[in-house]
Amino acid sequence: METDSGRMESSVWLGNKRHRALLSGWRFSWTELDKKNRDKNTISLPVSEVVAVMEGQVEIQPQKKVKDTDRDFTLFYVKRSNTGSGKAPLWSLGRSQFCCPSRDLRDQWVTQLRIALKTHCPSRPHRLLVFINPYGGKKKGKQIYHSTVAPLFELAGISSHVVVTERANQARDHILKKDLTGFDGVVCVGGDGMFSELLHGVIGRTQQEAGVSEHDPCVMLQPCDLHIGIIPAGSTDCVCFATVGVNDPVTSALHIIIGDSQPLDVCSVHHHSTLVRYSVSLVGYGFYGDVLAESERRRWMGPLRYDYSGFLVYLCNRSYQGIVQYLPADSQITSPRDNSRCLSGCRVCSESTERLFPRSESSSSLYSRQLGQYSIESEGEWLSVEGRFRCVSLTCMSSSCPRSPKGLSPSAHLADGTGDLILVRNTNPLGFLTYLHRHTNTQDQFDLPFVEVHRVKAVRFSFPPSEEADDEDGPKESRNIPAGIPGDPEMLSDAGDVESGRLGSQQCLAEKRREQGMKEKGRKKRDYLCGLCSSKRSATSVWNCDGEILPYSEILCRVHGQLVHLFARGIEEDTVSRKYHEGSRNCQGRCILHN
Ligand SMILES: CCCCCCCCCCCCC/C=C/[C@@H](O)[C@H](COP(=O)(O)O)NC(=O)CCCCCCCCCCCCCCC
Ligand SMILES: Nc1ncnc2c1ncn2[C@@H]1O[C@H](COP(=O)(O)OP(=O)(O)O)[C@@H](O)[C@H]1O
Ligand SMILES: [Ca+2]
Repeated sequence: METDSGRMESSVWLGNKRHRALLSGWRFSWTELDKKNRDKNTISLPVSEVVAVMEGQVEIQPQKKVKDTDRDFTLFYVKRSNTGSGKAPLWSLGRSQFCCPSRDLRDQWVTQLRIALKTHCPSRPHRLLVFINPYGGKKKGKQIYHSTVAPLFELAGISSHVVVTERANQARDHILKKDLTGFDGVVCVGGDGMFSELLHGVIGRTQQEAGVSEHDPCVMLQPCDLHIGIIPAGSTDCVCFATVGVNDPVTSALHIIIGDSQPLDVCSVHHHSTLVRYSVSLVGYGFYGDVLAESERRRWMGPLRYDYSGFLVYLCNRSYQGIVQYLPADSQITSPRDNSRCLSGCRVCSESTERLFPRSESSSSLYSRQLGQYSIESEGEWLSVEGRFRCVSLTCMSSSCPRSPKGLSPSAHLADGTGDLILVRNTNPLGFLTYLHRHTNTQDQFDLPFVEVHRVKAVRFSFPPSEEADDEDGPKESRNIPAGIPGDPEMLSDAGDVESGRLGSQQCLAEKRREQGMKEKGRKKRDYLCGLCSSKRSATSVWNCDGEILPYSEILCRVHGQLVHLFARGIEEDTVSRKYHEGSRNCQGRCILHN
C-alpha cells in the first residue's frame, strides 16, 4: 500500500480476482493482476464520473440493500453503452465492489476517494428544486422521477425539493417569486414546454435581481448562474436530445449528479419594445406554427399529435407572404453548411466564450450598453428577403429530436452566440415533402433550390406594406385556401373557373352540372381541411416558439450567447465500440467498464 497527497495504490479483490487499484490525481483505475496483457484489463475512469463511494456491499437496484462488511467498499460510477452507429452513448449506473486486505485500508480508500471527489468535482449540486409535470408526454413524469431518478439522487447525496405542478406556469412563477436560497439548480421532469417554464423563470429572476429590463431588445442580458436540468418525459424532448444526444432519464440524471455544465444560446423574441418569449430551439412560422396550432386541440393523443397534425397541415399545402430581415453572423468563423457538428467540448463554442464575454470589457462598458448605447443596428448590415414561404425557422441549436436525429440545422452550435435562419420558399407539395423527409435521413435538407439557410445574430419578420399587387393571392381573407391534396385530380382541377362558353347548350349544361358537382365535392374537401386547421383561411400563420403559439406575427428575435447553463455536456461521440478495439491505452476508461 502506498499513499501520498492525491495518490493511493494498493491491491484489492473484485470477486475472486486480485487487482491493483490506483488513485492518481483525477483518475481512478484498477487492473487485474496475474494476466499477461494488463493494459487490456485496466478499467480507468475520471473521478468526475464517480457517482458515490459507499462502505460495505451496497446495491440500489432493484432496491437498496446494504451489507455492512468491514473490508468492502462499493463504487458507483458512470458507465457508457453503445446505442448504435453514430448515436451518443447511453449512460447507466456502473457498480464495482472492492474488497480490501484490511478494514483500515478500506477506510483509507473511502476517505481518499471522497476527498478526490471534493477536490475534482467542486460544481456538483447538493440541493435541487425539481418540478414534475404529471401531464407531459405519456403522463409518466411522476413514475420516471420516483422510480428512476430519485434513487440516483439519493445515492449521490443530493437532497431535492419536489413540486408536482397543478397548473401551467406554476414552475416559472415559483422560480420568479419564491426564495431559492440553498438550491444549486432547478430540474424539470417533462418536455420542452416544461423546460421553457424553467428557462423563463431563471432568466427572468436573474434579470430582476440584476435590475436589467428584459423588454429592451438592445440590452445585454445578465447570464444566469442557476443551472437547469432536464429529465426527459415530454413529447418532442428536443432540448434534452440536442444537448445530451439521447432522451433517457438515467443519462440525464447522471449528468445532473456529476454537475456537468453546458452553456446554451437563447433567443429573445420581441414585439416592438415588449419581450414576448425566450426560445432555445424553434422559432418557426408557417408549417411549424400551423402544426402546433393544429396539435393543441389534440393533446389527448400524446406525442403522436404532432405527426397527425403534421400530416394534416402538409395536406393543407400552405405558404405565407413575409419580409425576413436578418443580421448575419461572421461567416469567416462558421457556416450552417460547413458539415461540422457541435459535440461535447466543441472548439467553436469554447472560443465563442471569449468573444461573447471579453475579459477586457469593464463593468462600466456593460453599463453603458444597458443604457442603450449598444445597438443591434450597429452590429453590421441587415439583409432582407421577401417572398412566399412554406416556413421560416430560427433555431439557436441543431434542434435534433428523436423524430429528426440530425435536427432542423445539423451544424448549428449550442453556445456560439448565433442562430440558424432557415427560409423555405413556396414550392410544390413534392418539393416540400422532400425537404421534410430529409430531416430524417442523411441527405442535406439545405441542398434544395427553394431552401436557404443563414447563420445570424438577429432576425426581424414583417409583412409587406401592401399586398394588393400579389394577384395570385386574391383578397386577404380567402388566401391560403389549400390548393389541393397532392395526387387528387379533383382538388387540383378546382383551382380556377372552367371556361365553358365554347360548348353547345346541352353539352354545356351537362358539363356545367358535372363541373358544379366536382366543385362542390372539391369545396367540401377543402372546407374539411380548412376546418381542421385552426388558422382557418387566414392570410397569416402563427409563430411556434418552442411549442408555444405567439400572440404576435411581426417580431424581432435576438440571440443571446450562452445566457443559461444546463446540467449537460453536449453530444458525446459514440467512441465506445471504436475504442474498444484500440485497447485501454486510448480508451480513457470508457470502453471496458464491466462489473
Ligand atoms: C416526412 C417526415 C417529416 C419529419 C419532419 C421532422 C421535422 C422535425 C423538426 C423538429 C423540430 C423540433 C423543434 C422543437 C420543438 C419543441 O419545442 C416543440 C414543443 O415540444 P413539446 O411538446 O415536447 O413541449 N415541439 C413542436 O413544436 C413540434 C414540432 C414538430 C413538428 C413535427 C412535424 C412532423 C411532421 C410530419 C409531417 C408528415 C408529412 C407527411 C406527408 C405525407
Ligand atoms: N399541472 C399542469 N397542468 C397543465 N399544464 C401543465 C401542468 N404543468 C405544466 N404544464 C404545461 O404543460 C405544457 C406541456 O408540458 P410538457 O412537459 O412540455 O409536455 P409535452 O412535451 O407533452 O408538451 C407546458 O407548456 C407546461 O407549461
Ligand atoms: Ca447557437
